[in-house]
Amino acid sequence: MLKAIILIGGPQKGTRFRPLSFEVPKPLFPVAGVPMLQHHIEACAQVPDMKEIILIGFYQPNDELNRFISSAQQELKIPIRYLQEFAALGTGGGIYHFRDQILSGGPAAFFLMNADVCSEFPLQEMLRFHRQHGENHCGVLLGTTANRTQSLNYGCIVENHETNEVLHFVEKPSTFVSDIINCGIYLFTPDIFGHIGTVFQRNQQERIQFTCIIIGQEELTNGKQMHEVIRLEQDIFTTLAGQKKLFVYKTQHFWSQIKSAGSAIYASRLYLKQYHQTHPERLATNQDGTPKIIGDVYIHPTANIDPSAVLGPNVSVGKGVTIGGGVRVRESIILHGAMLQDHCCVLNSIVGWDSTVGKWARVEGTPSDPNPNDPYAKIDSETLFRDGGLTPSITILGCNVNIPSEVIIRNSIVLPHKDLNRSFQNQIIL
Ligand SMILES: Nc1nc2c(ncn2[C@@H]2O[C@H](COP(=O)(O)OP(=O)(O)O[C@H]3O[C@H](CO)[C@@H](O)[C@H](O)[C@@H]3O)[C@@H](O)[C@H]2O)c(=O)[nH]1
Repeated sequence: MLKAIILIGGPQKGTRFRPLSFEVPKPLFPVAGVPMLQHHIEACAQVPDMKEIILIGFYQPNDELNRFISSAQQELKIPIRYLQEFAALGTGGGIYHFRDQILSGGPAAFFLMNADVCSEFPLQEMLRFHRQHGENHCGVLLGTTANRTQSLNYGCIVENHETNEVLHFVEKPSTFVSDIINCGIYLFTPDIFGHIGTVFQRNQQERIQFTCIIIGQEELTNGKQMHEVIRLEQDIFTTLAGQKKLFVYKTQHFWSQIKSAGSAIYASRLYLKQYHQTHPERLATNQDGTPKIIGDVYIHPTANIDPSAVLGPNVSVGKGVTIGGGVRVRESIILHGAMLQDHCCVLNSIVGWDSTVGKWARVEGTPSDPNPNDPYAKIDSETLFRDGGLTPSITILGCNVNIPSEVIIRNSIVLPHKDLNRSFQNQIIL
């Protein structure tokens, strides 16, 4: 029997996703028309003998999360639970804290996934690879190739080319280590908890010494949390590398992080392309009396779109969106309840929930796609500011923003509930 765990983080995470993460927890942000997490869950539900999916995070349980869990359970017919950490315990601390629940029922192995990645999730291939490598190891890491410069932003893996054993693991090194990077998708046997337990015990010992030095209630509380934090990458993988305990399965298929709003548009494009194989029913088609569709487009069935609008490629239109006559939308995500009035143009942008773009207005951003001429390029984790200015990036309208008619909003981030009265470019509008 198998289980899957998804690390969904919490409210302090996802800061590069603001202002969109103000409205919805980042793992529920729609990518290619469905919440980011649903892609993970659909892949898990395809694996034979998968008994349960557990989400671990430090969000307070909330209505949106509960609604998502109950609808995904019903749709995919698989039990899904949310377990809340009392604080951010790190990528290894959370699973160790809930190890009894993960191991209940005796799974032979479990998948662990970061929520903020998009992938084809080759879980069944990982399982086959794990079985081919015998009983004695405790984990398979999914790896992919990055170019030398970009590899520094990820966990880097040095492998034995013949056996695929992980010989070294360095998290975000400062100089080049390897072009194989960690995708944040793993398959572990229950033995992994023995190794996390050793780190946990060591940290507890250090805590006892620490509390002998610092006496005071506040420090003790912080100290307690600090000593329960375990980072899978730095604390566990680095130690287990070179001990025949970890192997790397390299995928040739798509994979990307989803850290910023720009990367959500890129991830949408990758998932929309995948829908041709997995969910063709989610892709809009050209028919009489419907808008013109170019390339891959998702339209929620409740959206109301004028037949003279032109959408695509890479457009996702959410629930209850209204799109008027002559509107052009390309490389964008239009979130639920938004209204695009006649003849407006939206390019490389995210239009927030219930926002309005006025007639003949233009909302435009600059894409931050990986270099198409470099087969190993990954999306850059853009810094918000460069040389004292806002880095040109996709335009984001927060929820309930009002863009008047006939203005241009370019490369800007507009915070929620703003009523703009003129054109803006390269600005964060607070
Ligand atoms: N439950 C929980 N989740 C957490 C915590 N800390 C992080 N996470 C979740 O774990 C994932 C990774 O979090 P980060 O700490 O932001 O790491 P990263 O910079 O994305 O790097 C990780 O992912 C890369 C691939 O995307 C890897 O290359 C790298 O080695 C590392 O695993 C995210 O989904 C995040 O929500 C925590 O304390 N608790």
